[in-house]
Amino acid sequence: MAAQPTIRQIDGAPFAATLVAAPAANAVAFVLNARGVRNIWVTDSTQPNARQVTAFTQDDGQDLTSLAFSADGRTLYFVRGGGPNRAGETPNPTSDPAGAEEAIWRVRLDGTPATRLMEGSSPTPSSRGTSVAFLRRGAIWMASPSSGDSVRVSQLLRMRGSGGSLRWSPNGEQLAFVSNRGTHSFVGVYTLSSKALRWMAPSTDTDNAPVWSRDGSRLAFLRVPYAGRRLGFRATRSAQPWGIMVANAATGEAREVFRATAGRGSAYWAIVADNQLQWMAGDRIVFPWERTGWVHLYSVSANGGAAKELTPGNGEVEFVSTSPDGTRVLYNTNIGDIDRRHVMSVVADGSAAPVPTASGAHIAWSPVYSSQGSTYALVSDAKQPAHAAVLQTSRWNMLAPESMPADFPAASLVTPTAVSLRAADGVTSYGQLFLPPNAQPGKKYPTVIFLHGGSRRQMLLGWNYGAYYHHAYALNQAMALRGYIVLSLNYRSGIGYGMEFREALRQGATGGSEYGDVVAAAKWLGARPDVDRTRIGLWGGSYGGYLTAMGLTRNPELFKAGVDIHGVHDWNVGIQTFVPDYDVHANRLATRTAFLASPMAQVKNWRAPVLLIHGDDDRNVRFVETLTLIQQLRAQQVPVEQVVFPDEVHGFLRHESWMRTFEAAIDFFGRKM
Ligand SMILES: CSCC[C@H](NC=O)C(=O)N[C@@H](C)C(=O)O
Repeated sequence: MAAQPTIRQIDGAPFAATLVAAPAANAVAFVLNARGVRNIWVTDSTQPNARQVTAFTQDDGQDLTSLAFSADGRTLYFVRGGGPNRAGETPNPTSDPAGAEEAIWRVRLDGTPATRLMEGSSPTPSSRGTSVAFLRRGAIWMASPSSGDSVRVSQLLRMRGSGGSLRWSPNGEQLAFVSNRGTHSFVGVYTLSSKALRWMAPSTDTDNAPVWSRDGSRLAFLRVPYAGRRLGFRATRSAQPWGIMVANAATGEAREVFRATAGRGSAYWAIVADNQLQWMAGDRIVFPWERTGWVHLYSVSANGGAAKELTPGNGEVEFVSTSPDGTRVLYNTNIGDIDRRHVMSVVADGSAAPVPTASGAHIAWSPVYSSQGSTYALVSDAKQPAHAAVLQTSRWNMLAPESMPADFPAASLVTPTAVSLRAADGVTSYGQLFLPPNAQPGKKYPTVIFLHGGSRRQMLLGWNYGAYYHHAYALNQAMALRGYIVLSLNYRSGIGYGMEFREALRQGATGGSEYGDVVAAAKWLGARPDVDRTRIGLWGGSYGGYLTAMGLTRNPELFKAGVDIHGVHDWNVGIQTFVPDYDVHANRLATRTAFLASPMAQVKNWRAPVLLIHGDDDRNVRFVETLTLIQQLRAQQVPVEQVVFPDEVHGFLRHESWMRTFEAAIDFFGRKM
């Protein structure tokens, strides 16, 4: 009998992310994270096969992000390292005594080594010439690289607020940006020659997502009406409708060319794209809108008028990019295949129906056109993790096949199937069921329910496009190969199934209604002949840790053990992490509702053994959430085990952190289930 694949083998394939196309030279770049060693790979017109262009060698937890090509496509800028936490500390999960930094690097595609340029983030190369605008602690700076390795940097302008969304005008003479003031934000335009700053029709609202017209004379941006402080982790089904403004860049005068209607879609829901708005050929603006209850793309004239729906159907549009000539939009969607993602394209004026790219049981995202019109994307399926691919004769062909480890056990992995189930309140939830290979008829299997985090996430019928859930899929595979039935539950408040599912009533801190789907899943599983209902466990991270803890406090009769990774245990603490001035006394009913929807409200019921795992530099769910829970469980003599990662953040940056987490979880379930 073949040796059972280890979790290190199953989770040992590189994870591809951050696919970007250059404005010239037919160049495309992406990041491969190979067991924590992150490097940039490139393909271009000089060498069509992908090649690694950086030479990092350690699982050091220093992420590579914000890839941006120079105008000529011959130089790539990127950020190495993460941003500061509220204490100003940058992620240093190896506890490197020398510390860590967030810095902008440069690599030329001529084979010379990558070099560190300066501290900063959001490198934004000019659309002309060699200047690079960037951010440093919220301020806007400019770098003027020389032909050598030196670079001259200077702060471009001094202004209040925190800068973001840097956008060069097509002629490279102006820089648009967003100035975030906390309760509102403005769109500004800085002219390099005159050193003049002009605000675009400033208002009390939140203006963001600026995009230049193709002739550089105007700017479009989103205007979201002020709606008071948003506490998060609750449903938002409608709002004061958002709109699209078009401003004259020279005068700053602007007018509204589109406004969402009241009700469905009046609250803005973002796509994943370099710009939320796409200024296309023919002076049309493409934008996302949830008018039908699904996130679809629409097109409107920059002069106003009726919006035209481009992507009809029951499903969401998620990743969006455009063709260099501005005539086509490239996007991915789950329309027609709700638990996967496929790449489509559509003409910006809506004069023709969307066109598919490749068919098959795959998951594709981050699609881009190269400057010469080839189509690239990141692709996975049930057995093959995220990899960069090029579209050739309607098939996705891997760009860096040599990066796959020889011991990756693709053939041994199981293929999950889609399931759905109904909660006591009638709400349908969804999931993927993993059955052990060669399951024996009549045998009852131990079972675990995986609960994703977010909660605006969706687990799919294959390796996930998010790094966190790429790892989670690996553990689900490992558990199935070890003889567990695994249900990966897409509970309400997640994405992919429409606005009302995502904005489920009484979710999170307003009632924890999504927990009803966890109970329904346990009962659905318990009714299966192949499930040992006395051996059902829970595991999940963050929001999934929250639901794991809810199960172990609310229904100790249903669940035998749990693995809770950096879970939320008191919503009032969880909210305060994101809203530092959240006042628990401001609305006592809301505070009490939030507490009653938290595991800590019924922690006295907790009996089952639990493994708690947390990094102490967690910026999303504070370490204290686990400290408080452990203190209480010890007082109740509940069997609690722990794994702590000094200086690790929320989404573990080190591969070794994931491996130690998963090895501990497999061992824990093996002993407790
Ligand atoms: C107070 S709940 C925070 C949960 C957290 N959301 C955002 O940070 C979370 O679930 N994080 C990861 C796992 C995610 O966003 O998927």
